[in-house]
Amino acid sequence: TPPGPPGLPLLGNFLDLPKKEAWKTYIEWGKKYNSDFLSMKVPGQRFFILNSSKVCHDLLVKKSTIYSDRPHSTMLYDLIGVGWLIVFMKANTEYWKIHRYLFRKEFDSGDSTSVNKYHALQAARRLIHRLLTSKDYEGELRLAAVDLILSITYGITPTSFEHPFIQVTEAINKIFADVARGGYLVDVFPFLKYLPGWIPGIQFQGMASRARTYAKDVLTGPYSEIQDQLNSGTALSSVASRFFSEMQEGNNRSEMEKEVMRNVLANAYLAGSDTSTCALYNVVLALAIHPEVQKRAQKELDDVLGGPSLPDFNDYSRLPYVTALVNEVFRCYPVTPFAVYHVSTQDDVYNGYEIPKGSILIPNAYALLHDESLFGPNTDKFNPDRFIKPDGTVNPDLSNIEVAFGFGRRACPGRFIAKDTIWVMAASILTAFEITDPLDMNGNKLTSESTLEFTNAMISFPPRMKVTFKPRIPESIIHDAVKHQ
Ligand code: HEM
Repeated sequence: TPPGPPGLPLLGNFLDLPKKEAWKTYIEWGKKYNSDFLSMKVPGQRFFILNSSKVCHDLLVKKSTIYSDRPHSTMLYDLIGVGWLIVFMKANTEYWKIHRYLFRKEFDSGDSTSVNKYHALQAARRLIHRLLTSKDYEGELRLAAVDLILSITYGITPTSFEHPFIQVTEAINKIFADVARGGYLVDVFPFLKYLPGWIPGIQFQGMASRARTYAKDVLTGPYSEIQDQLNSGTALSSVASRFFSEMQEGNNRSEMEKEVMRNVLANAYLAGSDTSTCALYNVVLALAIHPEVQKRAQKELDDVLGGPSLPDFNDYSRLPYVTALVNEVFRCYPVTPFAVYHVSTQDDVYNGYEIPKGSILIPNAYALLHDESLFGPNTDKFNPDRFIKPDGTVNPDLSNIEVAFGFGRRACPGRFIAKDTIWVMAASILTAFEITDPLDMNGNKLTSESTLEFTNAMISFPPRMKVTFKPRIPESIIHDAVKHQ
């Protein structure tokens, strides 16, 4: 086996599992054991840590036929019954492939790309409009992420979290988070089931049955709303409305296609809302603690827009610094520092080391995104210039940034939507506001030198903070932009 911390006879490395920003500890282990490929063991399960671009590429990309599965969760599959969650589907099955295929086809090809961009732009404008008066910028960013996904998928543009579809999806999201914190660990570490005091089964059963009801509502709820809208001619163009109107025009779809479509729509919310929210928090954090970066992006926007107006996708190619800034947010503060764990489906040998079938592979995306051989010096510093070539354009050679969205066959199918959305939201916020006076929750000033601790979770959130959004263009421009929607 490859090197790694020695661990204890019975518990293995269970006590070595880092409690804070685990990706940083794994980088330290890599240095200590002088290897980019490490192993850990807890009873019943072997883990491999992949600390470099080479080892991630060799296994997750080149050998993706055998390294694309997920940890099987009895909790999620058998008790909650959410076999329709793409992110946890068994790899290489027809069912998984057809979901990914339909996702790409409906969300990310032909007309859908321009419709998605239209919705992203409108959601960005609704966001800056709310930020003019709101006291809760975090709530507004979260609503913007949800607004974006619901408008793209169903043409629903919620004005608050009270929308019934949001309520039920947030409820299910919370249960998934609880499962991830507690119950899900039981699946990953089966021996925990035998430790006394572990999550009481009764509580879990109740949670599972609630989750099953919510899951059904999430899948079927918006359907009737869309049908009504189509019948009354009020439906906005969306993935769902296009699918249904084609059916109404006589383009029959099989029951299977309908089921997959329903699943894909619900998956977009569940996979896209927390991730996009987190990325938006990171944008605001980066701008707040790097005022010089903020000023430079604003100057670029002011020069390109040539007067008080709002940016849109037509300005994209003339705003390389804004693009570099968004790339740098994805690099410096990765939303998913470990992507999502992959699992192997066959015994394999790598560099002489045996990797048994069923091993969990932890791709340390954070380590790759902070690797100086890939991104230049001082990767712990936030510096959009690393993405800018001497001629001022965006450097396409730093394509490793894609690992912020995962690896191989499992790579995030929503990444194009995510990148467009975060870009247009960042550009809109920068144009409309100066973000100032960042304070931590104890009221201490935050600067680029402050130590920031991100949450130790699959989706790693930045520390909470307070900031001020000061309008920098006439408010009437923002009012007009949403009035004409
Ligand atoms: C900042 C935003 C986002 C980030 C950082 C992100 C990141 C990721 C990562 C790391 C994975 C796992 C890749 C792997 O296993 O190697 C993933 C999977 C997935 N993402 Fe995203 N994502 C984002 C936004 C979205 C959005 C907006 C959608 C939908 C519209 C989406 C849909 C999905 C789905 C369905 C999967 C499961 C794919 C599979 O397991 O086959 N994501 N994402």
